[in-house]
Amino acid sequence: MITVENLTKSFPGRGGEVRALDGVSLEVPAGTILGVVGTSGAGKSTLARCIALLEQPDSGSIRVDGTDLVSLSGAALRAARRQIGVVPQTDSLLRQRTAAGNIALPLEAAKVPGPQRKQRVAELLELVGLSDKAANFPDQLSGGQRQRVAIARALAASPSVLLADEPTSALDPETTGSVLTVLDRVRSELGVTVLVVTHDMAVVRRICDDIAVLEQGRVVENGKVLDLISAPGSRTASALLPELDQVSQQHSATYDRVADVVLVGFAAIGALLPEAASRHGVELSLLGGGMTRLNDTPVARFRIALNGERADAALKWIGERGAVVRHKPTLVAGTAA
Ligand SMILES: Nc1ncnc2c1ncn2[C@@H]1O[C@H](COP(=O)(O)OP(=O)(O)OP(=O)(O)O)[C@@H](O)[C@H]1O
Repeated sequence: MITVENLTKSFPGRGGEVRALDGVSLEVPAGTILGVVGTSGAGKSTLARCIALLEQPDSGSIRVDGTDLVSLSGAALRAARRQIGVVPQTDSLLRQRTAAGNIALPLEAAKVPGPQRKQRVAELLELVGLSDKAANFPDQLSGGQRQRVAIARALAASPSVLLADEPTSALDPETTGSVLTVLDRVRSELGVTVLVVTHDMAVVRRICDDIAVLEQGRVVENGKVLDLISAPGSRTASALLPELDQVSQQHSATYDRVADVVLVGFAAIGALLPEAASRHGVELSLLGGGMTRLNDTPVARFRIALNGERADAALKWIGERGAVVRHKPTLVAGTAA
């Protein structure tokens, strides 16, 4: 579990002080993947660097499994650092060392005996799906494979936390997929808490349980992705759910009721909406939206229109089955928004 409280960090800038982190607080539950997103300069990397103890914050606290990292020094600080694996933003493998040799580096530094080291390197290569590339040098590996070696190296000392800063930014969609699969395994098979800095919402969509949205050094949204998609006005919802905006602008019909519904899990793939219509004897039309998957959970957002006396009862019934139903003003020809 990572708990960040009221973290601030400023840098001297040309036009005065730049407040990179301005009172950041967030929690990353143990064994989850948090996506830290936000526009360029929002403070994402600074946050990751502070948690990785590569940057000293000006104030605030960072606790990993209960230990406050900011107050540590000497041997205690070195021990805490071993709890945090870091996948650097830039390609950081040593060119003259093989994949196995790169992964072994932190184990050599920790003076792990040879046989144990070999065994651990083999396990890590297996975890990242590169057992057959152990003897390859970085130049003989693809970008995605190099990144997976960097992840294995960051995990060598069995940290409880893994930080990855833009781990897929230089990769094409296919190799991105292989790196994300590895991060997912790191969380699910090793129980490691993972913090991924990314500007790519597809990363959040694929693997993140939680999200923190940063803007100008502040957290403007933080929580479980599957909770936030149902929250009104949520940035996470607008970035991850199927679009509704183009819907019904020129829709000429009028309806008794119009509502946006968000369905998570089984409800998204089941026959909930048609069943609501037939049970209540209403006519139900889909005006827009669609289905998607978030971290393997099916999720749908639809704008629906209902005609019939029992339209309200049908919407209530849908809501009682776990859908989030938000009523819209009834559409009138040409005025829908
Ligand atoms: N070492 C530094 N010295 C001076 N200013 C810095 C330093 N590191 C970060 N900053 C400034 O702090 C602010 C936040 O930077 P940071 O790199 O954390 O943002 P980011 O969200 O990771 O951006 P990007 O997506 O572009 O990497 C920016 O204005 C940046 O210029």
